[in-house]
Amino acid sequence: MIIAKDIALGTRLLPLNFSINEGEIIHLLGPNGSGKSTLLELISGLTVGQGSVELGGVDVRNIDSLSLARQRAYLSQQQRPAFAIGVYQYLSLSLSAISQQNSLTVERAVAEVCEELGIADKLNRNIEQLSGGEWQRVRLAGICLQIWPDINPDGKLLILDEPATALDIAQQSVMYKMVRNIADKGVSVVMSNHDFNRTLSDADRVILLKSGNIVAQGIPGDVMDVETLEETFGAQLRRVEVDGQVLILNH
Ligand SMILES: Nc1ncnc2c1ncn2[C@@H]1O[C@H](COP(=O)(O)OP(=O)(O)OP(=O)(O)O)[C@@H](O)[C@H]1O
Repeated sequence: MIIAKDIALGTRLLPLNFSINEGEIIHLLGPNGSGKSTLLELISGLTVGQGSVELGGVDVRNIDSLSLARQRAYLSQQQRPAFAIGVYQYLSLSLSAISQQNSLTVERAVAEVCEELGIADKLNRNIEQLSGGEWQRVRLAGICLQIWPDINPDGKLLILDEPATALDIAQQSVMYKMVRNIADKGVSVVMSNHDFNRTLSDADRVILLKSGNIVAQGIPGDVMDVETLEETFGAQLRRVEVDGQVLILNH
């Protein structure tokens, strides 16, 4: 379980409390500048603010960097690499913290993740020769492998900052399926998102943020009513039902 107690960072994020259960997927929703990335950075332990974040009962500030790398993986918002490297070598970097030495098991995990994310045919490419969406899928593969439970039993938490960025609609589906797959293996997931309907269909819980505050949190279908979303985003929205499924649309 992950417990955040009174975490805050100056005026960017006001004191917040929440917890994430094993295998649970939490989406952070909120307008630009509402504090989603700040919250994710604090949970990752890479930025130090006020309050505390506990991972498996231990404050992340008291976990050494190697152990932290084994327990949680953090995908920041999309960045282009500053260096040229092959895709396979890039993925190997993600595996460097893992103590599992059985190369066959590792190879099987790499093959499974790359197959699922549709990058198995890109392993010999240089990362500079990938499209934006292909690069994002390689980053996702690396971050999932870092805490993939089959090869890293210490993996507990996956933190994703707008993982759908640059992905086409089919690849977004693949990404959400991958996130559910890793959560089903017991990893907790917290991710920022801008797609209301994906949060309705794919999140177990949602945290709605505005100006560094939690506006609401709970089961998406309970919390994401049109009035609350309109108030949070300052947009005109409407709720429709298609084949029994609720959708939130922009006017
Ligand atoms: N390095 C920084 N130093 C100071 N303020 C910052 C910094 N980065 C972001 N901010 C401010 O902190 C607030 C929260 O930003 P944050 O990036 O967490 O928002 P966000 O919800 O992730 O936004 P977006 O949807 O645009 O990615 C914003 O007001 C932003 O201007």
